[in-house]
Amino acid sequence: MSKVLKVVDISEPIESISDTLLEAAREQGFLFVEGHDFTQEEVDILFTLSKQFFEETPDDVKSQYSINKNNIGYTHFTNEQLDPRKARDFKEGYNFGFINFKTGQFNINEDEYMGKENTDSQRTSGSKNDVPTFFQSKQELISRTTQKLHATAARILEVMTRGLQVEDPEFFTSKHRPDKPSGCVFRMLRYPLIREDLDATLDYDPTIRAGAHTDYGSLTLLFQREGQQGLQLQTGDPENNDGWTEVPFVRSKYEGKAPPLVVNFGDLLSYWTNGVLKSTVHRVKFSPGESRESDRYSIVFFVHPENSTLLTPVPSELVASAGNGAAPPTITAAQHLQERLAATYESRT
Ligand SMILES: O=C(O)CCC(=O)C(=O)O
Ligand SMILES: [Fe+2]
Repeated sequence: MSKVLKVVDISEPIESISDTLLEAAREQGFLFVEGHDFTQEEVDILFTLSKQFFEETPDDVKSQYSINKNNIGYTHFTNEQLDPRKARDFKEGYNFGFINFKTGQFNINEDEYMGKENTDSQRTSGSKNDVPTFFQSKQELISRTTQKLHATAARILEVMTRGLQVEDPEFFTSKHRPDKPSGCVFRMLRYPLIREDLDATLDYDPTIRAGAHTDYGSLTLLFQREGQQGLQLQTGDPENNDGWTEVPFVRSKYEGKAPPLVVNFGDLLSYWTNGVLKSTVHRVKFSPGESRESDRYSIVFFVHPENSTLLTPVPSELVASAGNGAAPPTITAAQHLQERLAATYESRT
């Protein structure tokens, strides 16, 4: 696998970028996406918000919002174990979910999001998905950000559809409509600074910030900060350090814009395309030479199709010729996600 990630500018005409995007998706499963709509200032504000939340919120308050069965809420340092063979991850995060990208509402209560009537005679016990008090005055910023991320993802899907030579340009976007229930999650992550003195007492390896894993959904869009690299792709033998390639930090070519998004393809798209699109194993680790002066923060948007999407064959010659002729599985996007989540979290409230 080539170790150099491609940069695709999604503001350019689709016919001039779709082959490059497909090549990146097939070969690396990762690429940089330039030409998005985010300014540096906007992304700085998001990172400041994330830092304030993690630093200023007491642990007992964070735990009141612990991650729930809808994959919404706060995850503690060692709650998540992405690579079951290795130590638990050394990080904390907050997931926003149950988002309506049309209205901008997020953490919508379960009954409303799933479209259930909540009359007295039919009362259900759906989760409320409360927004932590800290974020309540920031709802507009969070809404706008998730809406822009979803629109960016739709553009990437459109380019990908063209690259796959699917005749219907809306084949994928029509299964990612903004106002339908899906597993999309907007996540803030903090990986604390490693303190060698403290770490000796820990019973897990703090240099593993996120264990080796693949993402579950269709696409993942990620903002990282300059000087806070550490995301690595598996490009060879995972037991050997040379088998991992670090995602570098690159600046935008556009004045005032945020850096290109790091984009990767998830298990669901790989499965759906008979493996034509690659869902590449990645991890987050301290690497030699990295600044140990500050925590590492990242902001991630996990894109999923609508829950009810049936993963039936993609009408593409490229996909058909990659298959083994077996009958298409009839699971939905929601089932696919639940199976993966069950394996990742040991206990959730
Ligand atoms: O923080 C990062 O750079 C990557 C996080 C990640 O891979 C994940 O949460 O799935
Ligand atoms: Fe990931």
